[in-house]
Amino acid sequence: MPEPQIKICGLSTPETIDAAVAARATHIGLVHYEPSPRHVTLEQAAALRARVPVEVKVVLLLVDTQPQALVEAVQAVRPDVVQFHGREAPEWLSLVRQYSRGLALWKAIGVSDAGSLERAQRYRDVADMVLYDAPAKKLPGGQGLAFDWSLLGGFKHEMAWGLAGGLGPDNVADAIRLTGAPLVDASSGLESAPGVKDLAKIAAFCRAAQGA
Ligand SMILES: O=C(O)c1ccccc1NCC(=O)[C@H](O)[C@H](O)COP(=O)(O)O
Repeated sequence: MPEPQIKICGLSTPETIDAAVAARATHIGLVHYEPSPRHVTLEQAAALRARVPVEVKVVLLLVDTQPQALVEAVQAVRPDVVQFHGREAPEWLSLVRQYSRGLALWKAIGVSDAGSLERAQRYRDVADMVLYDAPAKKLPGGQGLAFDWSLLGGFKHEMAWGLAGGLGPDNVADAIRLTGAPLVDASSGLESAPGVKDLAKIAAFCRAAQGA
């Protein structure tokens, strides 16, 4: 199996960006969502984005953003990918797609049962990837909660997908072996306190995923 892609999400300092790049993460996530402890302003996101080498992709996380705010965010940060992490409908992504050539679009899906995976396929023609995550509770993402990975067993994916939710250095290798995930994503499992990433945990997570 090829090495999985690795997204380290919710980075907010130059040091943590550098640690993720040094550990060979393939994607870096910047959360622009005020209620999150990982929220970065557009100004901060643009400065962090400028630090990321071209071979590492920058993913900007947005939640149920209005059209004008979306345009402003994309113009300010110039991400490679926008990850929609709210209740955005396929029709909304389809509209965004028409006006955003060259920008990849991901949709996060909260998985509560097998039906969640079936419903996710509605994004097949409008998103470049779906990211399966635990269902939203207090926050839409970054909750440190895993869903039942066995739901992915034998599922016929019609589109590119990734696995998120409660992953960390100690369980990511098992998660990859059990689900065959081509991309793994972690945030709160790599923190010493909410919103404070731990450099050693970033490195350990990447090593464990690369060795799975
Ligand atoms: O990380 C956040 O605070 C966040 C807030 C609002 C929407 C999305 C958010 N994160 C999205 C991610 O892609 C996380 O990496 C993903 O939900 C997994 O988080 P975790 O379970 O903490 O590893």
